[in-house]
Amino acid sequence: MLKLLRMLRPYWVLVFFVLLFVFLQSLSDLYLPTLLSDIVDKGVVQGDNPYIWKIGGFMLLIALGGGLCSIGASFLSAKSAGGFGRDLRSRVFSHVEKYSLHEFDQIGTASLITRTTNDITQVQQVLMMMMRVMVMAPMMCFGGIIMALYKDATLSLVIIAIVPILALIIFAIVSRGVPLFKVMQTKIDKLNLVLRENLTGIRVIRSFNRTTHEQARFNDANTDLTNTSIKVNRIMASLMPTMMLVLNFASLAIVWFGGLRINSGHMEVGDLMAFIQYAWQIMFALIFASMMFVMIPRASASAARINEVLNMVPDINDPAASKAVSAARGQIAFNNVSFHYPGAEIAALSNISFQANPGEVTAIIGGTGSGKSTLINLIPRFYDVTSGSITIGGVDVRELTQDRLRSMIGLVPQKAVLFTGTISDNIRFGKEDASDEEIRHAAVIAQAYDFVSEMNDGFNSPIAQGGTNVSGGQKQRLSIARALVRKPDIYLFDDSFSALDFKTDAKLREALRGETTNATVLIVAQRVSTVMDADRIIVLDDGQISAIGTHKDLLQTSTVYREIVTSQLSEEEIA
Ligand SMILES: Nc1ncnc2c1ncn2[C@@H]1O[C@H](COP(=O)(O)OP(=O)(O)OP(=O)(O)O)[C@@H](O)[C@H]1O
Repeated sequence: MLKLLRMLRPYWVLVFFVLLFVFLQSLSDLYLPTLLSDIVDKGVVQGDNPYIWKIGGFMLLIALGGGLCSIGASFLSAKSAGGFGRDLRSRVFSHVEKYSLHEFDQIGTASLITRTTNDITQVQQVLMMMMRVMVMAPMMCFGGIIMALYKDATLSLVIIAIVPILALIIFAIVSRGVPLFKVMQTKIDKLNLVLRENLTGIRVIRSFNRTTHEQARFNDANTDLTNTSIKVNRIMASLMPTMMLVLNFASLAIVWFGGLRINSGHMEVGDLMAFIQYAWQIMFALIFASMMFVMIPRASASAARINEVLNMVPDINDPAASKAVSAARGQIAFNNVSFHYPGAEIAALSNISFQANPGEVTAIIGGTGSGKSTLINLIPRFYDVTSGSITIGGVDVRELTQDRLRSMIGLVPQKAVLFTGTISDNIRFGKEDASDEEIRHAAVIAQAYDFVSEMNDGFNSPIAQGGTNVSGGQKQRLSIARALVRKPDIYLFDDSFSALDFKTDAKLREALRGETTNATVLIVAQRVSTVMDADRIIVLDDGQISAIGTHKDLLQTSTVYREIVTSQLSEEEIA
């Protein structure tokens, strides 16, 4: 947690004033009981009205000053803790943006969301409280003890007897409650995970009539969290009444012994009244300090979770400087590449070697799970190869900065992803400064122009969250347009034509041919009709290259390819 607190540095002026205000407020709180005792002993007992008015007015001024300091401290502590929370959230966010897919898999999206929101809020709240309590509690406690000793040293023995009892009670309760706070954070993670899966998978859940099942799953996670939270609150709730009981007993003892001391002439009434107030201030300082003991470990658990995110070093890093790419900028070469997913025993790809040249279309075909998407994901370095190398224009992709590497690539992922905004915003995602004409042109090539222009607002029509207001095929075409507008050296189409009908698929590939004459095109597909015109077809089987060649060659040489072809095309089509 201390590590995170360093982020308070920009707010040191605010923090200084918070501490100063709390200090002044504590002074006023400590001074008031003494004034009260003066009013009683010198004003009320002796019937000196002007004295009562004078000291009473002074007390009001002190109380007002203390109140203003308290407001100032609350305002400034909220401001600095709020700023700290904002800075920390953006730091976590920008760090997570550097993660490779491996780190995302490791922590999990739901947990990353909880850590960026709930965990940071926990730390922020504790910080706000800590700034006040860390000055107030010791001042009130030690100041209260000094004042109590000053008022009546003998009677202070009552306080000395009570404090260890209070400390014991606090320790007993807090040590039972704190571990449960840590458990609560993981249960919040779980609830977020279920909620997220439910909200994103709502269509599937409804269509498979799994609403009741999912509701039960949510209820389980919810009840689990509630039970832990009730348990922890039950433990913590016993703190206050127990403390109050002890406090009231302490007051009783003080009044009893104080009464005896007044009778024997060792103490005055006003001093006893002030003494009781100091005793309460001491005990409340202890209660506040104990609250901190509860909140700090809880916030430390959150801080540890945040630090885990911040300390996670992305697997994929940039070299100090990007190497220059040779003339054949788009040329991709796989040199004996093998790849294991982290933690997986079996290789997803083994000994892959091939070359894809600019101006050519290289297609990759193979059964599901044969490693096609994995192969594509290695090119923009979503993952790094386990052995071998991938070069672009003769340079190992690991020797290029990720920015440089990805600026050469137009990727159309298997699952089309659109963002909230307009259609043109979504296409412009591929090239920020694209003109309207470039956007229109990309849409024409991607076979999206017709359906876009039929929409009410054309290119300014809105795209809903997750692109739910366009069809699967339309989504694919918009994400193809997004890649096209970039005019990259390399196009990676990862099964991007699967949601298109045969006619649109053919028209799109025809239009693409004119657009990508100088680019290297890699097309992953399941359909033979999508790949049969390619200059080179790579047949993947179980993570290995089973054959490479043109459609004609492969029909002769590759049984795997022939099987795929015969399962999809008629005899006449093959001929
Ligand atoms: N993130 C991951 N972690 C671990 N294993 C993975 C991961 N992604 C894929 N795999 C495994 O790697 C293998 C290849 O998967 P890949 O997605 O590349 O296949 P694919 O040929 O693209 O399949 P499809 O045509 O069904 O999309 C599969 O066995 C899969 O289970």
